[in-house]
Amino acid sequence: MASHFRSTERQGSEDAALDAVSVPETAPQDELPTSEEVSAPAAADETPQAEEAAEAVHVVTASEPADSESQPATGGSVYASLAGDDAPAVQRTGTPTVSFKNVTLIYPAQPNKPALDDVSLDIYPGEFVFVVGHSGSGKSSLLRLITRELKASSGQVIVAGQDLTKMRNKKVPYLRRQIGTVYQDFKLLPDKTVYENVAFALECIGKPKSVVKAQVPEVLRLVGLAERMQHFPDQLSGGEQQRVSVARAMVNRPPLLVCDEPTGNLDPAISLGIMKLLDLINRAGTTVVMATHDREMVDSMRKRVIALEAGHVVRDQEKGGYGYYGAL
Ligand SMILES: Nc1ncnc2c1ncn2[C@@H]1O[C@H](COP(=O)(O)OP(=O)(O)OP(=O)(O)O)[C@@H](O)[C@H]1O
Repeated sequence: MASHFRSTERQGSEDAALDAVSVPETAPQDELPTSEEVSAPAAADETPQAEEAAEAVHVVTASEPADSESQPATGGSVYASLAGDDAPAVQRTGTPTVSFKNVTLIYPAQPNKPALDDVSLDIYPGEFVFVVGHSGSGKSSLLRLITRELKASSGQVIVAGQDLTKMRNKKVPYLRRQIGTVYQDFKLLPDKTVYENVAFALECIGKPKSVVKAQVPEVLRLVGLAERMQHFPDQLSGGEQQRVSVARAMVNRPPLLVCDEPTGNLDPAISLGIMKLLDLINRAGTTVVMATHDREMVDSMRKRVIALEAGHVVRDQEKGGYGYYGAL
């Protein structure tokens, strides 16, 4: 396939144990953003061009009202500066990075209420996709199917050209090396320094010391934490801790980054810095799939939005807005 994914067939013997530190070996991306670009979340005061005319709804399957309710409230939004049109358009051709084909997920504890019900979608290399919806609509479940933390009850989940519903468990760690993951609660190891937390991700997959020494400082510079390498997580702010977890997810330059509410614990100004980082990582070629409740962010960014409701995709919209989901 055209993506940067490696085959899971050619793996070493090492076995990465922790999902949160699962990082891939991938083709290098040579245009990662600089720390200067990502470390200073400046206040954004520009208003983006109206983009409604350019919106292209390519799937609307159910009850979500027309997107008129979610027009961008970007004037004054701290995210407005990221909503420019200068990102290269993603060609939705070739092999999708992620493909769901009629996927249903039923948790044993809720046999009569599928968490996801007949979900089909394709995410192509280089896309940035927000996954939105009410609490309980299935966002985390969808992400956990991509990382094979969960296995679909029926249908196919294909990531990197591999059918995860058929993948043997012993191959899962190798899949996860190709997917960076960022969570709301950072999942940092409290007894390790910033440097050690990021290095650990590489050590887990058997990378030689020389690689660790080269790549860890580089990625910490990228996220603007070069000066904090020897700090412990509890000496950092929430935003800085999340930068560490982004660095850890990106240290081996995965082609796919899966983020579950990465800004959920952060205030808007700090979230902007994280969002800026993810946006620049995406512009350097990484596919990003991000579940979020952050209405302002989604409305401002005008990325592709997949909306879930009770396990169904009810909206899949290019340059979409958040939509009405009441109090979440
Ligand atoms: N481990 C589990 N066992 C049983 N049911 C579960 C489990 N995890 C999630 N569910 C159910 O699956 C549905 C989807 O949950 P999921 O966590 O994917 O939603 P979500 O949109 O991510 O919610 P939130 O925004 O609150 O994180 C919900 O009805 C939830 O109760």
